[in-house]
Amino acid sequence: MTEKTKSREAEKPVVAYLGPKASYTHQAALDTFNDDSYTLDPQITIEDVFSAVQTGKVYRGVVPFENSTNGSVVFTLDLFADLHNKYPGILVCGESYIPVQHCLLSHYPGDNHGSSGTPYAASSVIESPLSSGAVTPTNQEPVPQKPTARPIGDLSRIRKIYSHPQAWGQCKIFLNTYLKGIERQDVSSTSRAAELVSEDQSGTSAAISSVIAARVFGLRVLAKGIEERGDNTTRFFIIKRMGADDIVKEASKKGENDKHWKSLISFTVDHANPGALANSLSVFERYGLNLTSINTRPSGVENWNYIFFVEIKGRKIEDDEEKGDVNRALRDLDAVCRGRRWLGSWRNRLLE
Ligand SMILES: O=C(O)C(=O)C[C@]1(C(=O)O)C=C[C@@H](O)C=C1
Repeated sequence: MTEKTKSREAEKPVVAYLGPKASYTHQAALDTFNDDSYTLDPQITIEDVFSAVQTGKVYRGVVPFENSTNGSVVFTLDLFADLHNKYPGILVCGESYIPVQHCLLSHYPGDNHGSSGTPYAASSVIESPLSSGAVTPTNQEPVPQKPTARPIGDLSRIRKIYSHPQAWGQCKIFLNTYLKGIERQDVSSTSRAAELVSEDQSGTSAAISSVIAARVFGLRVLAKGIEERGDNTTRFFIIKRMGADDIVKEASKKGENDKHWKSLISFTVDHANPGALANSLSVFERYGLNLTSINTRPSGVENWNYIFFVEIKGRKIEDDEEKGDVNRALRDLDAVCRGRRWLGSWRNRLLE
């Protein structure tokens, strides 16, 4: 690398994401930040991404937020809940939707250097009692669902599967059909699962991860498309630290109105007051703000008390509480809830 290239590299804004490389979060980071103009910096956990953004070490962060099949990513919600006030300046400033097609990856015994992600040919399927695709009806499930994918490699030697907890729920039918009873190990991301499995040449461990991770970590693809829904998609948030370049000051694009934006708000209520939650939600209706999602997490204060997260269509425009519907709703919310936080406004990518 020449001195000039080195200094150009050093000047690039840094974007932290849940790594290692080849995670779905990496794909989401590349969807928004091309690596010619930004340096993408893998982190071990979602909390590491929050922390790098909060301390100003990086320009932006990318974290998973929810999956269309398996729901919210609770690790991320808990960081937004921020019960210990460690991340007071974090705001969402963008989103990215990535189609998620999971694969089962492993080494084949005798592989010394992997297979560059090449799947087995369908003709070489080795049937085993666990890979027949037959599903036994039970009282609880008289008509069991069939998996959409079949293994294209022998699964009989697999003793342990690694993945991110979100992935188990997206691949339930495949796992229950072909790998029932096999030990599962949670790890920090799907690509970390592939990285770990790549270190085991015995072929007894497998990872649920992407086909890109198979290539990067030199693993075989034993099954492809093992998620139960063909439209399986994960939504990622781009996060930033509250500061001078707040999007609240960003001008609208031509033909755009506040409904092209979304905002995330968290709040707590007095659980002893029967109308508290209803009163809090009614402020959004008052200003015609469509609620697109509601989530809860434990409040950390008392058992069975919650912090609520609502996502609405609309944007906070500036720090004048009389201006704009979101600002007015936040002002009214202050009067009926215990505490609340605006967690950012960003353009709705589903409308682009
Ligand atoms: O980015 C990754 O690879 C992750 O492991 C995270 C994550 C998630 O938390 O939702 C991302 C996409 C998939 O839904 C499964 C796991």
